[in-house]
Parts: sequence; structure tokens; C-alpha cells
Amino acid sequence: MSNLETLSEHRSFGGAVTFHEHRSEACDATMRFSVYAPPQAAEGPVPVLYYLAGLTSTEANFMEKAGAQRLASELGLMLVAPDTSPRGLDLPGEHDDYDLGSGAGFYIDATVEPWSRHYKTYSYVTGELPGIVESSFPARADARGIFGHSMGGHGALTIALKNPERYRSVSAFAPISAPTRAPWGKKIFSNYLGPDEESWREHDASELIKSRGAFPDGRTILVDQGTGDQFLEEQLYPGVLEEACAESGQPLEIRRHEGYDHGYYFISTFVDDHLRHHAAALNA
Ligand SMILES: N[C@@H](CCC(=O)N[C@@H](CSC=O)C(=O)NCC(=O)O)C(=O)O
Repeated sequence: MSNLETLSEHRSFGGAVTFHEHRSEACDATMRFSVYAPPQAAEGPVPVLYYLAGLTSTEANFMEKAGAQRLASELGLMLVAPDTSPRGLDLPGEHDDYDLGSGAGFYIDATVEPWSRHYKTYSYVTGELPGIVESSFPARADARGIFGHSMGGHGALTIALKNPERYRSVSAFAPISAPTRAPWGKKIFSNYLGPDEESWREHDASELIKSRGAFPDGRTILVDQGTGDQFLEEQLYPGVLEEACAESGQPLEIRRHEGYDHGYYFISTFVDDHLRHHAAALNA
């Protein structure tokens, strides 16, 4: 990819973490992402696990805080973490709130001005980014998994549900499981998609599971949730996801962990289980 710039490179567990920037066609703006290439990638293409981060994050949070590289190196998994919104813009109100605009792309394609020209992060994550990764790194196109945290958990679930053939495995940490009911989701959807709440349902994992049914291949969704999560009651709705899965026959392994909060101390505690969950599907 001619406009892909490598900003930095760091040896890690026999492989390397690299940070990249490029002009995104989908977003008509600068986008950044990070990659962990395990040592096995030196020998040939490896499975790729995409991680979608939460509100206020960048392409760096997961690579710096989750501690996933040690096991990814053993399992031969490439990790790719995109930024959470386009950068280098100055749209009206874009930098005013932590939960709208920069750092809050929400992994959807905005349809309403001023967001609709640049906030196309669904198209970016599902189309442009895998295209770049698979043409610029030793990444298998037939072995993609996706996981994420909070806003990124919502992104991973909805993207996998809409593209079961493109992503063979899915999991989430403390996902926003029913964003049409959550203040974060309502704020984003009303700004990016407009007031027609019917159009929001396509971007709600629990609604998608009810309307589309279970994954055709019988795969299990893995979800970890801390009971000490400060956003649990108001924003996350894991019980709604559980009900939707039960109603649709969708296998769900939801694990509630006493006292864990919403942050990366929680994620780093359980990240190995997620990597193993994905490796089992991607290497099958
Ligand atoms: N403004 C608050 C909330 C920000 C916050 O907690 N962000 C989470 C994701 S929340 C849902 O998507 C996060 O992952 N932050 C980055 C991190 O490294 O922890 C605040 O700033 O406290």
C-alpha cells in the first residue's frame, strides 16, 4: 500500500509491534493502526485477530496495556488494533465530548452531516483495513477473528454478526451489548444516523441476534464482564445479550468476574482466554 507509513517498530516476544498511519479512502482522512506480528509471520502468512478499542482509546491502548503479545507469539497470531476514529479533522463539535467524534467512531458508517463524509469506521474496519493488512503483512485472508472492549465489544459483535463468513471467531470484554438502550449508543446513533430509531437497530448486537438468528456455523460468543464495572448498569446490558442469545439458540459463554472494573487491569487478566478462544477457531 503506497501511502502506508510506519511510525515506529518495537521488538516484542520474538516478533514486532509496529505503528502505522495512512490516508484512508473510506474515511477520507488519516487513520492509524498497530500490528503485532508474531515470530511465525517470518515463515509465512498467519491468522489475524482484530481488536477494537473503547471510547477515548487509540491504536496504542491495547498494544501497550493488554499484555497480549506473549501468548500471541506462542500461538502464532497476528494482532491488529485500529484507532477509534479518523484523525486530523476539525468537524464542528468533534473534540468537545469524550463520547462523540474523535475517539468515538463506534464502528458504524455515519449517514448524517457533519459526520457522514469521514466517520465511516464500519467500512474502514471491515473492508479497507483488512485489505491493507493482507497486502502489506503476512496475514491470512481466510483466518480472521475479531474482539473488542466496550464500544469495541459492540463493534466486534455487530461486525461478526453481519459478516460471519469474513470473521471466523468473535469475543468481547464488557461490550455495549444493547446500544439502542444505552446513553452512549443513543448519543452516537442520534448524531451519526439521525432520529429514526428503526435505523439504529442494525447496529445493536442484541437486536441483530434476535432478527438474524444464531451464527450459521454454531460458534460460541465469548464475553467477559466485571461485576465492579462502573458502566455496567447504565451502559452495557449483558443480560439483554444473554436473553437474545437464549431466544435465538446462539451459544454464549458469558463469564462474570467478581469485583473487576471496566479497565485494562480487567482485560489483561482475561486476554489469554480470548486469544485461545480465537486461536482454536482460526487454526481449525
Ligand atoms: N471519560 C471517561 C470514560 C472513558 C473510558 O473509560 N474509556 C474506556 C472505554 S469505555 C467504552 O467504550 C477505555 O477503554 N479507555 C481507555 C483506557 O486505556 O482505559 C474517562 O476518561 O474516564
